[in-house]
Amino acid sequence: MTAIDVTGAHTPEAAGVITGARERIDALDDRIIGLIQERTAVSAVIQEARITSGGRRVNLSREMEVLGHYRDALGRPGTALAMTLLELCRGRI
Ligand SMILES: O=C(O)C(=O)C[C@]1(C(=O)O)C=C[C@@H](O)C=C1
Repeated sequence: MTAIDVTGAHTPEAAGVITGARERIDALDDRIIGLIQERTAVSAVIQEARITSGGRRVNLSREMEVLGHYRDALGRPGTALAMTLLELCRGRI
């Protein structure tokens, strides 16, 4: 397959732009995944501390704050993203 086929572009110039931008996206996605893994580890510390102290894993009022933070920054899809992040960090409830 040529670069044009792979990118869906119709000119070599556009294929070059797309290929370069896709490399940047792949690098950004690697960083995002790393940040999510870091967030999961920090969240686990909080949950452990709360459970060890006799509390519950989940704290719904804090989750509302997290959801609001993402919604304010990213709009409605931000809420869905935050819900997915919370599920990654504390499992399904
Ligand atoms: O902030 C907390 O109290 C957490 O436990 C962290 C966290 C989160 O990952 O943001 C995870 C579970 C709770 O239900 C609320 C928030």
